[in-house]
Amino acid sequence: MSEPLLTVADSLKDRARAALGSRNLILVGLMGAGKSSVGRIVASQLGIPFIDSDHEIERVSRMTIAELFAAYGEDEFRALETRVMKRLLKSGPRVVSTGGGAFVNERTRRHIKRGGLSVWLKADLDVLWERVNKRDTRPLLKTESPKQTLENLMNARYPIYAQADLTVLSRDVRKEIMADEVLKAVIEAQKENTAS
Ligand SMILES: Nc1ncnc2c1ncn2[C@@H]1O[C@H](COP(=O)(O)OP(=O)(O)OP(=O)(O)O)[C@@H](O)[C@H]1O
Ligand SMILES: O=C(O)C1=C[C@@H](O)[C@@H](O)[C@H](O)C1
Ligand SMILES: [Mg+2]
Repeated sequence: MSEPLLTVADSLKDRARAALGSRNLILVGLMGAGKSSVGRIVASQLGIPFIDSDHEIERVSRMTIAELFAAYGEDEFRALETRVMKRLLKSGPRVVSTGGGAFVNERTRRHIKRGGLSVWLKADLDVLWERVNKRDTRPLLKTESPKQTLENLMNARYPIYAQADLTVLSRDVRKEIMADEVLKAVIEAQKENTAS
């Protein structure tokens, strides 16, 4: 009997899973880039656990991110984020979607760099703004001019996100397509690694 044919989608998942090995896949980028929603799909495609660091912080603190910022301020939030990320990245493979500021914090970035393969979901201002202006749950955007604040964050943070191992452009296409692009980037990175 002949072997069943692998579909293109199966081979993409399988090749990305093999390329990742026991490393974690960590999604970084600005608010609205799609880290949480795309990360969840990527994890399900790879058949490995998915964890969102913002959700994990809310779970352990039993507070929302907005409540944490209001009660303790951003510095305490960052300290908690560093501890949570360190713990989440201790073993793998997992897909870990980070909060928008995680990779910007030097200590957290060090844990991410040690903990696996980082992917920057890079989006332009209009794409991000369209997505984030629908909800007012993000404390850093509670300003007089949230779109300008978002642009300032882009200018400050993009050079830092650029230190991620891989970059995938986050566009207005279906989340499943974005997830496939992340899988392809993981495969490409492995090819380049073995070629060099
Ligand atoms: N490719 C996409 N196409 C359309 N909508 C998207 C896409 N990716 C994400 N979204 C939507 O944009 C919003 C923000 O996405 P998501 O929460 O995944 O971003 P995030 O990077 O995790 O942001 P944060 O840093 O605030 O957690 C959500 O409503 C999500 O459904
Ligand atoms: O960009 C940021 O600094 C943040 C993004 C969110 O995911 C949350 O982690 C929090 O609102 C801070
Ligand atoms: Mg998120």
